[in-house]
Amino acid sequence: MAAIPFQVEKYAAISAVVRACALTMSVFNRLVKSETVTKDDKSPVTVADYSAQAVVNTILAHAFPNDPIVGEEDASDLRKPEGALLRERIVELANEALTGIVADKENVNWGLGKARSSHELLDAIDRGNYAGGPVGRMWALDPIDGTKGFLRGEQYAVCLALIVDSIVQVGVIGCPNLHVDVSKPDGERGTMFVAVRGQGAQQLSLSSPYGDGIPLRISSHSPLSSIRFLESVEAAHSAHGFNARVAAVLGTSQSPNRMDSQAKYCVLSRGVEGDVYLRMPVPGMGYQEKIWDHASGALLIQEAGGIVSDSLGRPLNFGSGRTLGENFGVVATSIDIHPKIIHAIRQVQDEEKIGKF
Ligand SMILES: Nc1ncnc2c1ncn2[C@@H]1O[C@H](COP(=O)(O)O)[C@@H](O)[C@H]1OP(=O)(O)O
Ligand SMILES: [Mg+2]
Ligand SMILES: [Mg+2]
Ligand SMILES: [Mg+2]
Repeated sequence: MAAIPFQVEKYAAISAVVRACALTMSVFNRLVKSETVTKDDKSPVTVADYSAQAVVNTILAHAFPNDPIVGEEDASDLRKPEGALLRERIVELANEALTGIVADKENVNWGLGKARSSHELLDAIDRGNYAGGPVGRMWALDPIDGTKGFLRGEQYAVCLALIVDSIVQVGVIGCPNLHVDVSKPDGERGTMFVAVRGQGAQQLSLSSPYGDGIPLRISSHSPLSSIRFLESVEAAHSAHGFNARVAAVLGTSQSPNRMDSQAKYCVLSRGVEGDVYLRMPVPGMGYQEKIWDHASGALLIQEAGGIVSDSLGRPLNFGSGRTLGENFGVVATSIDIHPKIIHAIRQVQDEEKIGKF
């Protein structure tokens, strides 16, 4: 019998994401102020981001020693003398996650069960330094996507994707604070989203992350007057005003559903909590989107029957380095709504040019 493509990669990614999610949840309840620092770009990073990256990269290095990793964090601040306290805490947390008992898929060995030295774990974090590029295999990792949401106790996600020759082949997203049942927003939390190119997309729970799961299908048709936008909570991350103008052009009366992180792609893929994820650059910020913020989510949407492009309708290029430097904005939605969104974006841009806003 022919092997199922990317099955080992899928199980390794699930195992890594489940452990990283458990780690972040346990840190949240115990996090103290000194365990959060501000990076040069003014964004926060916590002991949970660093230790989750150490755990995922340790598992990937064992399972696929030749695969490079594009990960968000790096250990340079932790190697400085003033990083000693943070470093000790990260080593402790990462080892708890690597040696703790979590149900894995049978008959696999991800090199778990033994504690690593501080040196090994900092090196594991720095395995994420790969520059990316168009050719070959690489993993893209965001150990905590939506760190601000994590700190607020709201949505965040652990996101891992395998990219081969610029194409995302496997995408796994764990959302510890996302409700499992769309009809019960206050019910059980802890969801897992898994997509493999050509094999569909499923939702599972963090407590039972293997098996068939629930097949995901993006909402296929909503009248334009009732479509609901998904957008960032943080106004500095995506242009809320622009989205509102696109919504006005389309004539929708729904208020946007705001949440942090790639949880937006996840809820979009379940087809009920939103119809379009629109992320336009905030003018003047000069920010370039990172591949680890979109790789898993983009595959999830495609495998759930939707489409992901930039605001000009071009495919996202995951092979141009650590950023989506060739793209402008992100639009994820169903195939039937997509052209209408791209058209409305152009209309708002044209109106901006002639000074209507
Ligand atoms: N100025 C910025 N513009 C757009 N995205 C940003 C900016 N600064 C950080 N991000 C990243 O945007 C993503 C969050 O988007 P959202 O607000 O939609 O949840 C995160 O990956 C966040 O990084 P991080 O992974 O550190 O949280
Ligand atoms: Mg960050
Ligand atoms: Mg992050
Ligand atoms: Mg992120």
